[in-house]
Amino acid sequence: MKVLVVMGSKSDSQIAEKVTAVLDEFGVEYDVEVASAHRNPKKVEELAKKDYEVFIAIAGLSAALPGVIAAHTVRPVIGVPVSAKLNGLDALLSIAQMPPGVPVAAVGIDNGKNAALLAIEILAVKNEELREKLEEYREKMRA
Ligand SMILES: Nc1c(C(=O)O)ncn1[C@@H]1O[C@H](COP(=O)(O)O)[C@@H](O)[C@H]1O
Repeated sequence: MKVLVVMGSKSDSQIAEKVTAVLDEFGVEYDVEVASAHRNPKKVEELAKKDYEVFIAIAGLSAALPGVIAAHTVRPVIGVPVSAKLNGLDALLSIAQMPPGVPVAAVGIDNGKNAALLAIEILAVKNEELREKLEEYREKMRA
């Protein structure tokens, strides 16, 4: 059970840290990579073809990265738009407006936390222990 957290640039690492903090909290295994679909498309293709269960792709500006990963895998891809310019609206729209047939789940701008939680919810469909941890997490929030 492994998640790939991939960011388009090292400059996105603050958002990647929000993701990994939650994955650590839930004890979910992950790898972290920097790979740009624009600058290094071959690396992105290679990563997308690896056997990860869920991909979390973090990108600002013209955020092709989540969509390009989705083009190479049928595993779920969660995109995190980063507010590099235009308060992140450019990246949000790039990630949300995928052509029909190749979906990417878009979380809110800079919302690495929700990307991690959504990845955990996907993994929890087949994992009772994770499901219980999610219930506890919600319970704490309610309190
Ligand atoms: N959106 C993408 C992609 C991509 O989608 O392939 N590659 C880099 N970027 C984004 O460019 C912004 C500026 O990157 P630099 O700081 O390296 O110039 C980052 O937010 C990155 O995610």
